[in-house]
Amino acid sequence: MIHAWSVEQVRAAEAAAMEQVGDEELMDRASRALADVVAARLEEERDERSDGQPGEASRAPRVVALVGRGNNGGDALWALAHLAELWDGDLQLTVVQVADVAHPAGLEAARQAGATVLVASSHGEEGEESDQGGDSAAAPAEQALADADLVLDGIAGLGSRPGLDPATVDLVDAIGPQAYVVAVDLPSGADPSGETIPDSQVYADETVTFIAPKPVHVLAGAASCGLLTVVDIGVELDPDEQPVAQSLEFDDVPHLWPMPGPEDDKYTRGVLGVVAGGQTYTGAAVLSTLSAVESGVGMVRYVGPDHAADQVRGFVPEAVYGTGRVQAHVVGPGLDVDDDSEPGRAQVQAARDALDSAEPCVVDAGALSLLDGPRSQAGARTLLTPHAGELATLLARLDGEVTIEEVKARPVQSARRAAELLHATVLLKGATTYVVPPPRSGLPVRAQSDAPAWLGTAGSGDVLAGLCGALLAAGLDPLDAGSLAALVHGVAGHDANPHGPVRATRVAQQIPRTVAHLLTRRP
Ligand SMILES: NC(=O)C1=CN([C@@H]2O[C@H](COP(=O)(O)OP(=O)(O)OC[C@H]3O[C@@H](n4cnc5c(N)ncnc54)[C@H](OP(=O)(O)O)[C@@H]3O)[C@@H](O)[C@H]2O)[C@@H](O)CC1
Ligand SMILES: Nc1ncnc2c1ncn2[C@@H]1O[C@H](COP(=O)(O)OP(=O)(O)O)[C@@H](O)[C@H]1O
Ligand SMILES: [K+]
Repeated sequence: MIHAWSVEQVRAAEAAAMEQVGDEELMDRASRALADVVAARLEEERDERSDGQPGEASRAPRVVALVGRGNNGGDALWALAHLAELWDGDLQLTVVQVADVAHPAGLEAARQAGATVLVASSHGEEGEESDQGGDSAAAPAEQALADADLVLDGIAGLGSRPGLDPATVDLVDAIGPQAYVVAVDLPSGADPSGETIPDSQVYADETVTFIAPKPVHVLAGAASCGLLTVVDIGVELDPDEQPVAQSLEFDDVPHLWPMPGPEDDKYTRGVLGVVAGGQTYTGAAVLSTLSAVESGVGMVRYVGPDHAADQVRGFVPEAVYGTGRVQAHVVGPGLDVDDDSEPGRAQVQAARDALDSAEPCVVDAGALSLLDGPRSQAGARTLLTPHAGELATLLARLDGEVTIEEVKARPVQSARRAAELLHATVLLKGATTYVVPPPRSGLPVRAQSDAPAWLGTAGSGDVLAGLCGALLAAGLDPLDAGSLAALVHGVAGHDANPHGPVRATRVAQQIPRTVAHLLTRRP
């Protein structure tokens, strides 16, 4: 499990360490660790080039550091100086200063190491020399970025405001497609708290962070970090503090996935009620039921009108038909709450009955509109599974005007607000899927970014709902069930057809093999 600590927790740990060893020592450790990573990546790149084109390997690698005014820029500057010591050959080093000033000692060290310093600050007039003696030139800076083999992003770190100014966006856009972008601590312009998604920011191939992951690395921002490398700089976090965000890793699956034992039978393993589909949407009924069965639930009791039940019978013969004793429900995939026909009204009533029960519920799609407040049985475990549009509609109804754009820009806050209003865990679907428990639980937010974009296909959410339901029926709490389901769903989406399109049915059918692989793989 990746545990992420808040900016405040990390700053407090840093402050305590600084009192003991001083800030220069901490920056020295951070920048040396960063230089080690950069050297390793350049070496890998050199080996690849020498395989491809003879003679190319000897060309001096071009490394450009984008440097802001704070300590993040200081790390990048010192890393260039250390890199020059480490590297056994020629290097072409360039500093592109995006602010009018940069960490003075770091700038001097980079210069001593042979770096060319270009000032592309919007504060200075073009053609002017900076106070610190660099050449002011946007065009040479953009050229250096276009030609770079590796770019170090040291514009801003923990002190980053979400978003980049237009002049900085132009520089970031100038980075050539061949460049390997290493973000120092976090991609600049990302929100360190992981709460919001800004209009503009750096997208990195790798992020080298210090001490511990921060929320940006697992929440809104995870998709911009690339490979996450955490380096130890000898700063300890307060052992009494708890992480504020988490992300499951493959190694967590064997600890969380419900394993049947010799004493188990279909009832003890968990029976899931599925209230899904109607006259209009029968596919959602089939997919959510299929997915629950493929996920290894003890049994599924499907509830729906005859037409949908016939489809379920045809495609998923393992399911039984009608209400009965269950350990959890999936309510809502393909549910049409406006269907005024007799079977339609009966289906909505079945959904309301499940929501009024004390059993854990996955509340998906159509059933989200049946919730006006917390479920009537206090404490009943509830996992809502909206996508951004559904969450916007839900919040607009319960809490005043909210748009889908606002939900997409502030995913964690939006999910947290719904979790608070409905006393439920909210799983917000997307490229990063957030699982946000009710604030009063004190539990951390989880987020999973395991899914390929190919998974954004009709019916994929119905498969996720069935998977969540199977895990709730087996006794997992909504936070574990939602995050584990999101991980397995994403990996199954990849495994079903690596690097290519997938249909939802194949994702569901892939679940057993993906789970077996995750349960037996060596770390
Ligand atoms: N403390 C320690 O012991 C250690 C700290 N370490 C390192 O220090 C980093 C934190 O450094 P920090 O506190 O100086 O803040 P930092 O992130 O450099 O930004 C500050 C300035 O940037 C600017 N700025 C902000 N947002 C911006 C944006 N979107 N786009 C452009 N500019 C933006 C803003 O200036 P403004 O524009 O507001 O004048 C602000 O003043 C941390 O991430 C780690 O790398 C390591 O060495 C380990 C030891
Ligand atoms: N760009 C993306 N990258 C990865 N996963 C995605 C992306 N877009 C959507 N998904 C996933 O696909 C599923 C879509 O669910 P949903 O929108 O409810 O579809 P449907 O209602 O058709 O079943 C969710 O699990 C979501 O996380
Ligand atoms: K950065």
